[in-house]
Amino acid sequence: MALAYDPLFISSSAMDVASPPPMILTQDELKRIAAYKAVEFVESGMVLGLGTGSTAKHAVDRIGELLRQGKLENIVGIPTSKKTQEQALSLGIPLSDLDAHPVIDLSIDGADEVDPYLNLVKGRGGSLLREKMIEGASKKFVVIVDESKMVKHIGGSKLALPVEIVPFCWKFTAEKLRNLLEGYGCEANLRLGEKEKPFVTDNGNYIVDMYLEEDMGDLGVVSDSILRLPGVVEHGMFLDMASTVIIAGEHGVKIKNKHTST
Ligand SMILES: O=C(CO)[C@H](O)[C@H](O)COP(=O)(O)O
Repeated sequence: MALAYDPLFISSSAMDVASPPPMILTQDELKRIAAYKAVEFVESGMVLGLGTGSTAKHAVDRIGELLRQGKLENIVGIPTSKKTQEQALSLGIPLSDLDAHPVIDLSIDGADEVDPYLNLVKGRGGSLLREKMIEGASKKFVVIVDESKMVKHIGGSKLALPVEIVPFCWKFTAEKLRNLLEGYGCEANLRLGEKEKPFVTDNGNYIVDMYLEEDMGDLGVVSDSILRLPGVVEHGMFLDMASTVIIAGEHGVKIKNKHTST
C-alpha cells in the first residue's frame, strides 16, 4: 500500500479516536523513512557516495528529486555499483569517481547487519568492494537501516558474511576460508546468480557467502586473517567505518552516532 506520509513523522495515538488506526509500516516504508532522514545531511556542493541496495535506492531517488526541485545544487555523486550508476544517471545526478574525487563529503548506504558499536556487515547485494573503497574515503558515512538489521554480534546471525574472491581456483580459496572460520561453525558457499551460474561482481569477481553459527569474537583479528588469504579481495565486515546509523522502526527513527550510546 502506498502511504501519503511525512517521512520524518511516525506517531499514532490510541487515545485519539478521530485518528485512523495505527498504520503498520512495511519494511520498505521503514527503509524509505531512514533514507529520507539521511538525505537531510546532504548540502549543495557536496561530493556524495551513493550506496547500493533497496534502502540506498530511496536515498538516491530523494537526492534526484531535490536536485530536480532546485533544492540541492552542484552535487557530484560517486556510485558504489553499476546499478546505482544507472539509477543516478536516469535521475540526472552528475557522477564522477574516486580518481577525480579521492575525498568524499558524505556517503549514504544501507547495511545487512549493524552491531551496538556500529560495525556492519554489507555486501549481500554484492557491491562490498566498491562500497568499502568509497565509504572508507568519506568524511562522514551515514548508514540507513530498518530495525530488523540491528544485531548483537555481526556475522553470527546465520545470515551470510560475504567475501569477494578472485574466480581463479575459487574452490581452493573457499576451502581456505572454510578452514579459517571452522571454529565458528562455518559453511562457505559460492554465491550463484542467474541460471545457477556463479554471481559475478561489478569487478569481475566471485562471492563466497560464509554462514557462521557463533559470535566471531575479535572482529579485527578475523578481518585481518581473511584479508591475508591469497585469492581474497575483500570481505563484508565494515569495522569502525560508520559515523552515524539511522534506524527506522515502528516506534520512530533513532539516530546513533559513533562513540555515543544514544
Ligand atoms: O551492502 C549492500 C549491497 O552490497 C547493501 O547496502 C545491503 O545489502 C543492504 O541492502 P538492502 O538495503 O537492500 O537491505
